[in-house]
Amino acid sequence: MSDGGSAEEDADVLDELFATIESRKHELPEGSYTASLFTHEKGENAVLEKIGEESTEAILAAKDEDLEELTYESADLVYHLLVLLSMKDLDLEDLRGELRDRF
Ligand SMILES: N=c1c2ncn([C@@H]3O[C@H](COP(=O)(O)OP(=O)(O)OP(=O)(O)O)[C@@H](O)[C@H]3O)c2ncn1[C@@H]1O[C@H](COP(=O)(O)O)[C@@H](O)[C@H]1O
Repeated sequence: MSDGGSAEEDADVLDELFATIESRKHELPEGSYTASLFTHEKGENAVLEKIGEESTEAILAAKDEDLEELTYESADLVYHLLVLLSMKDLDLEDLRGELRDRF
């Protein structure tokens, strides 16, 4: 179904996204949605609420067999989950390590 980049580019996109999130966390640029999550501009628990919302939206898309919507909501979910990891000073290596340990 994927019509994206190469497998190598797809692996890198998570690293690139996480590096962007970390940079927003440290630099807090004006107009950045990511920065607004770190400054709690949208409320103390905004990122947690978003994870809940996006999970529900992904579930509904799956129930409707709407694969395009499922992919879109999953991307929203992964992005917000990575923001949460960064907020808690965890990173992709922690996530990869946990997944690797399960093999
Ligand atoms: N991947 C994402 C990403 N996925 C989702 N979102 C934002 O998450 C929000 C999703 O919320 P909703 O779907 O409920 O949409 P909404 O109603 O507009 O949201 P609210 O304004 O109500 O919070 C939207 O504002 C999206 O723009 C993201 N915002 C940023 N990124 C990545 O982060 C990078 C940096 O973004 P900035 O921090 O905005 O510069 C971008 O280049 C992207 O790569």
